[in-house]
Amino acid sequence: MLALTLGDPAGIGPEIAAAAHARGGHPFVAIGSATVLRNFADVAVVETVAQAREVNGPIPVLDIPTSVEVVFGTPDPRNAAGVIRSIELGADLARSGQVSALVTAPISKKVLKDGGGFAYPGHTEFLAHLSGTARPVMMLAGPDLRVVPVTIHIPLADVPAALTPALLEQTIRVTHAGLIRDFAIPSPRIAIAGLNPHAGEGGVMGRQEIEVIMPVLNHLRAEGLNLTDPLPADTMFHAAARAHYDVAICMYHDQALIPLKTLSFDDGVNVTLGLPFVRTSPDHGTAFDIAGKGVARPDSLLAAIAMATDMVERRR
Ligand SMILES: NC(=O)C1=CN([C@@H]2O[C@H](COP(=O)(O)OP(=O)(O)OC[C@H]3O[C@@H](n4cnc5c(N)ncnc54)[C@H](O)[C@@H]3O)[C@@H](O)[C@H]2O)C=CC1
Ligand SMILES: NCC(=O)COP(=O)(O)O
Repeated sequence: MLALTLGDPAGIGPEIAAAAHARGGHPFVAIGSATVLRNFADVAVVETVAQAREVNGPIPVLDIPTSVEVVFGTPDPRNAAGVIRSIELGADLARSGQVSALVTAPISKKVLKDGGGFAYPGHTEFLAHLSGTARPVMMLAGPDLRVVPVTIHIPLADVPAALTPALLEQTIRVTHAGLIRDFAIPSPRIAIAGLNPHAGEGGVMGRQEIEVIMPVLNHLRAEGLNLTDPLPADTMFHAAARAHYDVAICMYHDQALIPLKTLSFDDGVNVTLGLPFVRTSPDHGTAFDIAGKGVARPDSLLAAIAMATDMVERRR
């Protein structure tokens, strides 16, 4: 049984969780507000995962009531503490092996910061903190592409300084190990994006490729990793180019997520590599603009549940 945190109660997390449950598939225990989830499905409040396993029909929920009533589409920072608590509980259950994996529905980082003092850019770093993981890696995966942003939720202006050899090396190592362990790719082919236009064009359009990226690649190649040179990012995502690699290591958030979401918005999955437990998530956000209207697609969440299930199987 998986654990599924419901995310921001005013977002689409609860309704896509209900839709995913209705489709069948791998069982999960929801963590979040039973009252909110009841808008979309029959629920059974449980106290333990063992009780959840006995529930047949309704969605079993480890109830974390909201502090104030929820208006779909209008997030309320006063409900932030409960959202944070749901992620902490999910991480505890996954770490202790009571659930096989953690799947998380979307949160609004700003709402959690405003209302709960949340000090993390997202689940990725929070779960790393909770599990004592030094270097979590965010990977987004769809049927046609996997991407990893080396720097994640930081301002674009801060990217060059944050892009250190140590961060790049650790990100590549964690990705390489994750593809072997969790995706059954014995010798991952890893494409590396440049930071600058034309991957710097020999240094005339930026020098990070020469001074930061290439030394790391040379070092890791000596250990046998299969890595490209820094590639111009504008020409590495078309279909023929994608056929040459299993994952693209990208230097910043949008360089990675734009191609992934363009190709696979409905079935892309966000997975955290490097944690001691399996964690996946849909690739989309809280979608406050459509929350509660019955139009949110559960496909990406279903893909996240399926990917978590496959990863758990591969770790056995
Ligand atoms: N894993 C997580 O917790 C994530 C959280 N977020 C958060 O979500 C919030 C909103 O982010 P946005 O950039 O607006 O992205 P978004 O993904 O929430 O919405 C972008 C557009 O896609 C639509 N959309 C999203 N999911 C959909 C679905 N399942 N079915 C149908 N349409 C869907 C929305 O209606 C909207 O028009 C932000 O606070 C962001 O931080 C964003 C991405 C991931
Ligand atoms: N843009 C991806 C995203 O916001 C997901 O972040 P996380 O909450 O999974 O760390």
